[in-house]
Amino acid sequence: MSDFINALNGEYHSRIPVWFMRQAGRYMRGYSEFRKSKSIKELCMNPEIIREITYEPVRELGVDSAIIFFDIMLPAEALGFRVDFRENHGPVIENSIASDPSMKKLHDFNISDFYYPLEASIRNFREKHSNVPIIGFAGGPLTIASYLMAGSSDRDLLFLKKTLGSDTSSFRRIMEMVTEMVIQVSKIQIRAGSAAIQIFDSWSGNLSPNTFSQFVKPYLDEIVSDLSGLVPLIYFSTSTAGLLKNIYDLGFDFLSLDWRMDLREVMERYGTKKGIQGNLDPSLAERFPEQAFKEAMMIAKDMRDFDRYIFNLGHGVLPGTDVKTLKKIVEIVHGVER
Ligand SMILES: Cc1c2[nH]c(c1CCC(=O)O)Cc1[nH]c(c(CCC(=O)O)c1C)Cc1[nH]c(c(CCC(=O)O)c1C)Cc1[nH]c(c(C)c1CCC(=O)O)C2
Repeated sequence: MSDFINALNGEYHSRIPVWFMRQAGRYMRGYSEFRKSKSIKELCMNPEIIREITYEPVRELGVDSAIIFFDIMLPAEALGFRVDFRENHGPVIENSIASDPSMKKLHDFNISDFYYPLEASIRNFREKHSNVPIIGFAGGPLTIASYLMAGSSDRDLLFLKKTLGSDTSSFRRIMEMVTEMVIQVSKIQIRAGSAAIQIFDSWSGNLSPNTFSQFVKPYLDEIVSDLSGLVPLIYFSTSTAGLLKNIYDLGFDFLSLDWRMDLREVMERYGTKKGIQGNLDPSLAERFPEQAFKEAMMIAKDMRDFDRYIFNLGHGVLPGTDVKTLKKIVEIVHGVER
């Protein structure tokens, strides 16, 4: 059994497993070649290209798991939103709530409107790389909703916070639609053989504990109650040191934490009933490799006696990161005696 699978199951394994969020894409040569002639959406329509992009970091870096190349925003097209990606800008939603508050053209997630070959792509990957675990993923309802409401990146959640207060029923309607979409898209990936599902709730840390409990937790609870027990569930968030009690109380099997926390301290304070993933600062890997190597060694040594631990970054790989840096980080982490 693979070190990654054993860690997910809390079973002994000889090396600390490692993979990187956003490992597929941008800084990788093969991915960049594909992007010279195809958009992200075109790439996400081709199972063979998806397989190549997904496998490239596994081959080049020696990581212990793949993550399917897809994007958290694409399923929102099956809610009636028009999603596109602007070069070096990220997702753009033409008929966002900000531009069309009526929500008249929106509807519940309809699987027949979800035309990306996500299930076929995961099955294709598993047929060709049966020894490599693959992670499926979806966005957190809050993070996805922040884009659908504002129309593009809204990391301070200003438009979302305004809607939350001034039009609570619309906020709840969007969160309900997105939550059902997240559950359905996760089930597609589980059916295809994903070893785990990671929920990327990147921007939830911009909320107060009260707002998180009242307006985000109920939807995450619904996802957990629907998916729990099918495969291990990982909850990723950033800037959530102040929300740690709230996210620990969610029913996820693993928490993926950012670099602003000491993982050993988290474990000692909250116990070992949940797995931990993280948490090297991605800007060190991108700009200061020597510091990244030292920090990676410290994190890995701190956590090596904990079976339910997976090494990762504290957020996704940044575009300017050198492949050689990540390859060395994998070697460092794999070299730590357990
Ligand atoms: C917020 C978010 C998005 N997408 C995602 C998140 C959560 C993780 C995080 O916070 O970084 C998740 C995601 N998006 C993508 C993956 C595939 C797997 C991987 O990259 O390892 C994953 C796991 C493809 C993609 N999705 C996108 C790219 C960039 C591709 C390109 O511009 O060529 C990739 C590889 C475009 C995208 N998609 C999104 C943004 C903000 C952007 C542009 C800025 C950025 O790249 O971070 C929305």
